[in-house]
Amino acid sequence: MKKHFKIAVLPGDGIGPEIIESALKVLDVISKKYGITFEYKHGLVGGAAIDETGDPLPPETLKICKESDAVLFGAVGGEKWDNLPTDKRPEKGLLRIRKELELFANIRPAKAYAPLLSSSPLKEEVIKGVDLVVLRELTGDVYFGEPRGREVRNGERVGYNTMIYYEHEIKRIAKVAFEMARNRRKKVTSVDKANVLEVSGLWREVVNEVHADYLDVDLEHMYVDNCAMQLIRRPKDFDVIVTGNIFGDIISDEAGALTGSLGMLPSASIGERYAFYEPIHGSAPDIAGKGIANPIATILSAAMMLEITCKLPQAARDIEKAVEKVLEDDYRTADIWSPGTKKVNTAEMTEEIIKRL
Ligand SMILES: NC(=O)C1=CN([C@@H]2O[C@H](COP(=O)(O)OP(=O)(O)OC[C@H]3O[C@@H](n4cnc5c(N)ncnc54)[C@H](O)[C@@H]3O)[C@@H](O)[C@H]2O)C=CC1
Ligand SMILES: CC(C)CC(=O)C(=O)O
Ligand SMILES: [Mg+2]
Repeated sequence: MKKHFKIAVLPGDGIGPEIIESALKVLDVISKKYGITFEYKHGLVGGAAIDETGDPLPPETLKICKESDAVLFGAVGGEKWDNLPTDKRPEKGLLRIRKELELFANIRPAKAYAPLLSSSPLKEEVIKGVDLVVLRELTGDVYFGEPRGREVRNGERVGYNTMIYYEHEIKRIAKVAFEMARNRRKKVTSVDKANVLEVSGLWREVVNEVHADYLDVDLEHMYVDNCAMQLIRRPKDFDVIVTGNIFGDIISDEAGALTGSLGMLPSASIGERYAFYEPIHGSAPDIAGKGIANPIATILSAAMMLEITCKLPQAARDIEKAVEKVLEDDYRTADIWSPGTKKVNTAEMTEEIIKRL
């Protein structure tokens, strides 16, 4: 069994470096406990890379990623770079990595943690037991479609993007969804906007065709606007939600509300050759530099890395259990704090998790 792993570490901007530091501390403990070693190579990405090199994804960073067993990523973006054209912004660095590494399947699990139920703005009976996965297609859709641009037409400014999916892109993500559902509660909800979009019409057709090989799994189709509402109304009815890049981006942030905070949601992005692990949230400029960010999403992303890349499911379970225990013991970062619980900062939360590993 492989015992040594090369990990590309890309902290990025805002809270990125703070939460990545937490994940690395947790991985240190796991490495000793399970007798495995990690060789970290740090790379510049996003705004930090723009400031240093003028490019949000310098060739050296991409090289480090391609030579690694996995990539651990923080977040990118911030006000400082907000006025740059979209093609030169920090976020473009992330989109380019996803495309370059062909990370087409973005797995975003959302779970309601029992100790956070009573402080949720959502009703306890609605969210208790929520356990779903948003499976977001990550390398197609309107984020990448051509043509795209800004120009002047008939004397006024226009901006446009192209929402496009190829059949093979829909097929491969649909297969992942059905395979995943087979190991869960055997239900797939495919989310689209087939009542108005051509691209969604094709999406629905292809998902139905792939389903023919997975008739043991229930398939339902849902329009994205309805899904946004049902996700809050009856989230327990969802198991695997498969959808395109932009709908998945939005729906998965909404799923964050079910878990208590965006700071609780991890993700893994998988392709044929590479694997990439990142929290679903962004660089949180409003709290960056204060040391108060919730590190749990990134620590749980590292747990996904241990399970998927390092084939150490037990180590992943250890981390998940430590997180649950910390919450049971009432430790909370500011985003999930409620009266009567103990408010801790990023470093303290990390230490409390480590104590329980
Ligand atoms: N994967 C990435 O690198 C992503 C980058 N972005 C970028 O991040 C920047 C900020 O975007 P926003 O729309 O504000 O989204 P965001 O996800 O950074 O923040 C939204 C809200 O959630 C809070 N939050 C997020 N993560 C948290 C954590 N770990 N602990 C506690 N609170 C947390 C923030 O403080 C903020 O109030 C933008 O430049 C955006 O483009 C946004 C989403 C994903
Ligand atoms: C750069 C954005 C597409 C990042 C984002 O919002 C996400 O991946 O969830
Ligand atoms: Mg997003």
